[in-house]
Amino acid sequence: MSTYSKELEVAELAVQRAAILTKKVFHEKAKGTVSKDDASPVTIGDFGAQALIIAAIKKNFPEDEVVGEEEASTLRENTKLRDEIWALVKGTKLSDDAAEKVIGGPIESVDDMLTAIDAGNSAGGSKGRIWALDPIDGTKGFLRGGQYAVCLALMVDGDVKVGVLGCPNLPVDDSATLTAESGKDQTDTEGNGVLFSAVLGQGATSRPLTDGAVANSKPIAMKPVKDIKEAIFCESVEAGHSSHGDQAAIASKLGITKPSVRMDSQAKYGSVARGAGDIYLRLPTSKTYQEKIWDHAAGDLIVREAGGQVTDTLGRRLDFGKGRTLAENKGVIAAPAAIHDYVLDVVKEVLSSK
Ligand SMILES: Nc1ncnc2c1ncn2[C@@H]1O[C@H](COP(=O)(O)OS(=O)(=O)O)[C@@H](OP(=O)(O)O)[C@H]1O
Ligand SMILES: [Mg+2]
Ligand SMILES: [Mg+2]
Ligand SMILES: [Mg+2]
Repeated sequence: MSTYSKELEVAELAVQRAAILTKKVFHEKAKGTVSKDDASPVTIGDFGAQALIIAAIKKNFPEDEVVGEEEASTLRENTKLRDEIWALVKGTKLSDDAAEKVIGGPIESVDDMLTAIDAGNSAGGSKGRIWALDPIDGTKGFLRGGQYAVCLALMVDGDVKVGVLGCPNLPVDDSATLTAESGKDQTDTEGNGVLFSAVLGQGATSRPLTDGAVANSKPIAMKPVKDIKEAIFCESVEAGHSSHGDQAAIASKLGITKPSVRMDSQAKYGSVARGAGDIYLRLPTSKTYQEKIWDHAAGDLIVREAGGQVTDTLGRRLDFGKGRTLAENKGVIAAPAAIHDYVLDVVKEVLSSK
């Protein structure tokens, strides 16, 4: 068995199961949306997916810690919301019994569900085995019917070893090039639903995000960029999450003529990793915001294993060992290794001229 094969299997199946739940929630009239302290939305889908994934991790690797985005305190007070999530969680399993067994089968009680959600409270750090989990990345995209991703990564001593991204609204077809439409409403479009995975040193793959146990994984690779003027670059939908102005200035300096592709979530990392796009730029909008490790860990590894390079705006590798946030990094630049240095130079030029 190759290194981390068990972790990869569990992570893939756990993400697949969670995606069944999030897709169900999308079709519910009431998505149980509540506002968090930072005014960002969280839905019954985020809570339910976090519970299912942490339960699967804890069944298989009880000693591992998890840095998860959500926590259950709201649900201990809001029992109506809690019961809605429990009904969903209870009713979600993989249709393949053997696969469901691999991830430990159902959660047994409401209390176990809350315990699982709260087990995402690790402080992170550079020692030991710690999973980074974003049960729904791009919650706003999810609510809109656009792109979102179920994101899970395993770090060992601060280094990402396994990364999995479930993208229910991206095309299965790796050769489908991104267009301005890619970020728009895609829910349940025929042929959509892809699972990206990578293990450090073993390459990156994609496969259909089906409910089945084993689907064929195919290697993915970034596309060589022959002429940077033709490159496709992607960025966040929300202007508050990355600086559209700085990104436009960088694109223009690179000679890029195509409009940016805006989409939510780590679907951006998956898309550039398989060559559907070329460059992902995430320039900070504020001096104080620290990126969260769960927003980047899986995508960072998948892009690097597909032949890309990922750094911050100062050219430093993303450091996942600093706690729950990327405390030592500012912004993100993901690009094919061959052009990354050039893109970085232009980013520095544009930022220093401000
Ligand atoms: N100010 C600021 N700067 C940078 N990033 C921020 C900021 N505020 C929030 N977030 C995080 O952005 C996550 C979603 O990122 P996206 O790239 O999908 O952005 S966008 O909403 O689609 O534009 C989003 O993840 P989710 O909460 O999982 O959706 C947040 O963790
Ligand atoms: Mg959130
Ligand atoms: Mg997120
Ligand atoms: Mg999230």
